[in-house]
Amino acid sequence: MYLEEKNNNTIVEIPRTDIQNLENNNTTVQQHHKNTKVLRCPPAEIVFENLTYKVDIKTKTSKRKKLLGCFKNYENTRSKTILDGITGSFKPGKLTAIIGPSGSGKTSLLNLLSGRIGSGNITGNIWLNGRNADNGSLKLVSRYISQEDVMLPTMTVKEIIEMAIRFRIDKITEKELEERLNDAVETLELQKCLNTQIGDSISKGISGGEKKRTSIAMDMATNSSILFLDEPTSGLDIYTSLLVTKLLRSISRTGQTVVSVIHQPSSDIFSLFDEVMVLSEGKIVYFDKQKSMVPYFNKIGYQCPMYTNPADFVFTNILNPGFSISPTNSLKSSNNSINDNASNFVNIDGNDKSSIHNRKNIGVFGGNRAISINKTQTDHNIYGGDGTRTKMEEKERTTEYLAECWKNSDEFKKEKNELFTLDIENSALFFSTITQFIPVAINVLSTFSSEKHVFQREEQSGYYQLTPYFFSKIIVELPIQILGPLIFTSISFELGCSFVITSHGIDHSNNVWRFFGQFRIIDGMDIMVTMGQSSKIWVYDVGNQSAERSSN
Ligand SMILES: Nc1ncnc2c1ncn2[C@@H]1O[C@H](COP(=O)(O)OP(=O)(O)OP(=O)(O)O)[C@@H](O)[C@H]1O
Repeated sequence: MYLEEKNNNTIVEIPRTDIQNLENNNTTVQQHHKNTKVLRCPPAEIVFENLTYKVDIKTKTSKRKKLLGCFKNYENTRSKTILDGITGSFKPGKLTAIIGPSGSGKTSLLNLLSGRIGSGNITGNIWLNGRNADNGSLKLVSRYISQEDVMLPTMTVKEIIEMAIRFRIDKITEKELEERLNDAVETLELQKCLNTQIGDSISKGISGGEKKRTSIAMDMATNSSILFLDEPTSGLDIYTSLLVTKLLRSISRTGQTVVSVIHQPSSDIFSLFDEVMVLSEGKIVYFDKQKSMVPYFNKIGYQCPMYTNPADFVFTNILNPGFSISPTNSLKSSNNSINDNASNFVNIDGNDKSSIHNRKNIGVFGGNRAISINKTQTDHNIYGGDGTRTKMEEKERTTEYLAECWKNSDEFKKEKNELFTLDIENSALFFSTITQFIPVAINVLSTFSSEKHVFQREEQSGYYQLTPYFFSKIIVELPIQILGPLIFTSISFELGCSFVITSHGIDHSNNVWRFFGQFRIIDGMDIMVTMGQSSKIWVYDVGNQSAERSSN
């Protein structure tokens, strides 16, 4: 039997067979990596020196001044230091943990090192294998797995991994695609759920652990030199957390640099890390081998009791609210000094020193790719992919249109004696325009906002850029937004007219065509206005963030 500590400090037993399985899995993973035909990325060491990150924060003062009868609050701007002159390096083949209290700057450090921060005041140096790195090159060599698993819920595990490969690797052959897919799926043990949908809160799909592993597989399948993960075990049970960490360890053994922010690791999980960085208030408290952490803290006066989880000890006994970084307890990072590592730098691409900037330009991941993602999403959301996935949404849309058709034709019937007099025609137009405008507007607006997070993740991962995504989105959405109202107006008008013609024998053909033409023009304008408005909101919101990031 094996004793394991849970987050709530109760001790639970994990059967020995499970641990054995994990250990066997780990061996299989490493063996699998040795046998794999998929090309691995060259190793990359990332070094940062005196890295400081500050942001301006607006604060409202309590002072209020009466201006023209109204009180006005004054805003002050103050600078907040998030990372305070930190120095260190992450090495290939090593699994490093970043731990620290909430707000200590862990996520900000990962964001900076993966090229995702373009705003704020950043000073210091970042090197990749000895060469100065900008945001573009950092994005190019690294993958970032965020805390939230943001994926399209209607896609299956297989589809989403395939999509990640196609988006990130140019001109990939079907054979290589299959090899990469199989490699990632076998390594992360996703065979059982390969054809299961990701799912969301409404339609249940794969489990939380499988979601996390799929997220890792998406990035693993495309190979990177550096893998950053933000709390990959949060929300997972102890068994799956251990499995995920073991997988990360074995990925690092293939030569990748793996850095993970980790929250309340159990002692077993903690022992899997090679190195540990302890952050507090944006400063490094400790950065060295995991095994040397307890002896180091013992030496400076913090005795870790036997049988206590070292990570818990650091949190509860050292990084408590009374802790402040003084010269005696600050920074243990001897093995990470820049000079020690300078001689070990390897060029990331083997020989071509400029290639880090000349390799595939993330900025020109083209429109076709963006179209294909929208097409995939549209296929799944509108047509239901295999015809069964989004039944609820399809039913809801169809019912909505049919109900409106019935409502409209009913209005015509009520006014049958005066139909096509100017007033009735205008009110029918007004009524139909409103009933059309609202569903189209809600539909378009909700499509953009629901996809925002998926877009942000994929754009940041370098799948594509805002402009091609946006235009392809419009191209894909437009026919659907036109087709629905077209069917609606045709049915409702036909029902209303044929009723009047058959009951009164009046030929209104001229009016019918005029009315129909006006109807279509107004519908078209509705769609354009709605698309225009929603795109303005979307581009303003998302575009600003992405422009900020890329401006650096
Ligand atoms: N752009 C920003 N503007 C203002 N404050 C920011 C910004 N980015 C980060 N911060 C602040 O900097 C601090 C560090 O944030 P960060 O997300 O890096 O912490 P963390 O250690 O990852 O925390 P947690 O463990 O809770 O995720 C926090 O106090 C946060 O509010």
